[in-house]
Amino acid sequence: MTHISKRYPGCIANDRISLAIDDGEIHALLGENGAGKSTLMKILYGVTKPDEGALTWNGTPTRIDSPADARALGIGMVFQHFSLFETLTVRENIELALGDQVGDSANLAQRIVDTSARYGLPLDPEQRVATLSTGEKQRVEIVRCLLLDIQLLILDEPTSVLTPQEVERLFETLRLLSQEGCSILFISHKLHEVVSLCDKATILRHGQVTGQCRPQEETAESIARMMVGDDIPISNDTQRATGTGVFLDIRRLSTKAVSTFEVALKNINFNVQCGEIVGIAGVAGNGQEELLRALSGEDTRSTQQLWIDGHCVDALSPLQRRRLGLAFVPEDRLGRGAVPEMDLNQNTLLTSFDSGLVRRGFLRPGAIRALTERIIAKYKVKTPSADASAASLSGGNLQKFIIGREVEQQPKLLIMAHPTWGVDIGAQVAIHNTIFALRNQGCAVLVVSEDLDELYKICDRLGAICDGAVSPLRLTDQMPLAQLGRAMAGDFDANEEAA
Ligand SMILES: Nc1ncnc2c1ncn2[C@@H]1O[C@H](COP(=O)(O)OP(=O)(O)OP(=O)(O)O)[C@@H](O)[C@H]1O
Repeated sequence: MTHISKRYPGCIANDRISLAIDDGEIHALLGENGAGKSTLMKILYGVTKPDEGALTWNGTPTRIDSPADARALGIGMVFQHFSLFETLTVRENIELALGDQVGDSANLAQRIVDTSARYGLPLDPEQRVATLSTGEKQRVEIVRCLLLDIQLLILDEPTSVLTPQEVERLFETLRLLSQEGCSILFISHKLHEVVSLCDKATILRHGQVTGQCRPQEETAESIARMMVGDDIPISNDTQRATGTGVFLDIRRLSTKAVSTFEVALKNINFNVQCGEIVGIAGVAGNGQEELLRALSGEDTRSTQQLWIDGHCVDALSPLQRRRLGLAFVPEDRLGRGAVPEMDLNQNTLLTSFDSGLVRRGFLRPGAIRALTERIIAKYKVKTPSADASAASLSGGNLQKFIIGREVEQQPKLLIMAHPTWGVDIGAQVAIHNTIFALRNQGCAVLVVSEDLDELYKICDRLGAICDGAVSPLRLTDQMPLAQLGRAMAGDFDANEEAA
């Protein structure tokens, strides 16, 4: 890629970027949120058209006008958010996505079995996607690329949805692919993974290339410095605290699964106290979504099981729960955390209208804008203005905006799913410090996440969710990683002894 530029209203996402990848090279693309990584990858995969610049593929000047063009050349991409139909089987999904490019469809099932076995990504072609774990869904996306005699595989933050074991398995596959001559372009915010996997790294900042390095000759810290400069602290201290009284009390919470895609919650009992951070670990799809919906008030089927500040809230709507001091950062930032086509002012209003933004039934545009601009400045959300649509923000910047909007309401109970998912290292520290500050003011914080590093760093007590049941919680410093791992697999016995 030579001198690639892409402008959006109010920003230059890619500013004369040049990037070369050799055969079989595992190349990391690094940079803070909004640096332009996804835009560059979308240009390479034919999703977005560049304003300027040239592309050379195997020595020949090339144009890529669509993902089908990219696939025909041998470029595959695994996006952060999977594009699979849950009700279809693995084979049907692959057939649908590849269209004419699928080749001989009569023996597709056998080719899926062969390819997945060869790369250590076992899959049953006739299994319905809805019954797969997140790691297995990712396998479908990768195998779909590998069926097409791929020469370059692009992965956008592939490990944020995987367990540590799945990450290791994915890396083995990627190393094997690289030995066979397939190049890999890897976007990640997890620098220790980059150090362990990648041959080369290119660092972007404000849409430009600001450096290149060989990660194996660097440390996670030195790469972080290249990304964020010297002005931002890149490590923060872990500060543990003890709660001062129960604020959220979950008593024997059980729900029935209404569809085969849901997990029933099974007799969940734990509390979150004022002035502490409780973490719930777990592999995606073990009831996290169902638990979060029951807590937020989107699902009000339970009875006499949820108590906030001494009030039974089972019958209360999300708004009524918010009025008791709840703030909520959901898992899905585009759709539930924010409305993509609304601008940031409107998205602020969605959950903050009780913060003086409405008077006698009339909106106060000046107050709404002032609060939105305060969130943008304080949480360093990179956007041209408060009038930008939520959809135009990069993933990490939208996450910062949503967290800022919720935290600025000064909640008494903050429930967050994956607080720093896709957030760059500088912003991670800022978000963690914000959570610590809220906790130190007495807020009860519940974090549901798959990121174990993060949970160990910020939580005062920890437990795990498996198949709709939550293990007894333990003080973080008394919960060895192996034990948390066992609890994530449903073995709660060791935790029980201590509880
Ligand atoms: N469709 C769009 N319309 C307007 N602006 C956009 C659009 N897509 C991206 N941008 C802007 O381009 C810049 C680069 O965004 P991009 O998504 O490439 O960043 P990124 O490095 O991938 O960030 P992250 O790590 O948060 O995913 C951001 O400022 C973003 O707001």
